[in-house]
Formats: sequence, structure tokens, C-alpha cells
Amino acid sequence: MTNPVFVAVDTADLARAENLVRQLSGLVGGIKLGLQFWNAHGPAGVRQVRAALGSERLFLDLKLHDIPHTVRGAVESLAPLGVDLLTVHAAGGRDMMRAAKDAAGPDVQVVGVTVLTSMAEPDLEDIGIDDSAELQVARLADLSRTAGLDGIVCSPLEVEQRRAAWPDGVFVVPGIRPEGAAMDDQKRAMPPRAALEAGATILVIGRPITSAADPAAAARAIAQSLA
Ligand SMILES: O=c1ccn([C@@H]2O[C@H](COP(=O)(O)O)[C@@H](O)[C@H]2O)c(=O)[nH]1
Repeated sequence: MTNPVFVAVDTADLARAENLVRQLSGLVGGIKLGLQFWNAHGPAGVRQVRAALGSERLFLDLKLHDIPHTVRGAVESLAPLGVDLLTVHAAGGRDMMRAAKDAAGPDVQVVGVTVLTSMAEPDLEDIGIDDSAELQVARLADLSRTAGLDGIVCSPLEVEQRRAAWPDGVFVVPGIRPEGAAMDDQKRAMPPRAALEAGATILVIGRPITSAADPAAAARAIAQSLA
């Protein structure tokens, strides 16, 4: 089995990011860089992390969300970085997602963020959505699929049903918490094995690994729980 664990390296400290990447080399399937790292170090930082990678895949999680023309240009600007996976917000709509995938080409997987795993139903109500998270994820997953994306980002609670509706989709699943781990700001979460069994393609795990006293040991324990 390909290692499904992508570690979220959320830091503004470039040396720490490189150090984590080296410590975790061979223990995870991919490295995810997000907004904190990007805003601090941009393309040069991504290139530096890339140079520290072994066989791990690189996921740049910028959650693009703008008009189609702007998102197309943003994705074109990312092409020289050679990342394997990118995110856009599915709520940006069909035309925006089509533009993103068209600009990314076949070698870069583009996935649509549905409902953030930090949100539960009351948070959806706050932004005018009276449907359940499950229903809103289903709606945005269908939109992502018909717009030509490769898959979606959703919580482990929705992945089983979404996988049934999109068997060859890429399901990127954050909100992963080993038994007993702190939830932090995650509201729709599950342990790694349960999420994988439910149909996740990629398990995004940040703090349970990166904040551990020994990140490599934490990653090894998670890998063992999946074996
Ligand atoms: O719905 C979403 C989309 C993205 N994320 C990102 O995943 C990681 C999770 O980190 P943890 O430390 O394991 O909570 C983080 O980079 C988020 O930006 C998400 O959590 N939920």
C-alpha cells in the first residue's frame, strides 16, 4: 500500500520545515505546505522544501478562491514549482474549478475543498447554510466532479458516502486524530485507520505528528495503526 499519510508542515520557520521533512522522510507519503509556510517563504521556500524531499509527494494547500481568470493565472504561476497536488475552494464555483484544472494540466491533481473540517452545523448556519455538513459536502463534491477536478477535501465523516458516489475520486481527508489526541480546532474528525477504511485516499495529519516530542515516532505509530 502507498503510504496515505501526508504531514501538514504548518510553520513559518523554514529550518524547522526542512528538519521535519528530513526526520519524516520514508515515514510519510507526502508533505503538505499551507498558507502559513507560503505567506512566510513563497515559491523559494517551496523549492527549498522540495530539495529536502525523498520520494514523498508535495501538496501545496493554498485553497485558491477567486474569479476564474485570477485562479487560472495563479495556477499557471505555480507550474514551475512542480507540486503534485493543489487545492481550490469548491465554493468558488464550476467555472473557477474548470479554469484551475485546465491550467494545472493532467500531471497536477486539483482537489476542491468542500466544508472545512473545523466547521460543524452551527458554523454553517453562521454563513447562511441551513443544510447538514454531509449535504453541503455532497453538493460541492458533485460540483467538483462535474467541473473536472480530480477529487475533494472533506472530513472523514463524509468520505464513505462520497467515495461511493465517485469511486475513482481522490479523497483528501484532514481532521485526523489518533485515539486520545487533542482535537485542537478540528470539529469533524476520526482516527487514521477508521478514515482510511471509510475510503480516504490521503490522510492529512499535522499537529499530532509535528507537535509530538518525537515526530518520527508519532509518524511510525500512525503507520503501524494503518498496517
Ligand atoms: O477542511 C480542511 C482543509 C484543510 N485542512 C488543513 O489540514 C491540516 C490539518 O492540520 P492538523 O494539525 O492535523 O489539524 C492543516 O494544514 C489545515 O490547514 C484542514 O484541517 N481542514
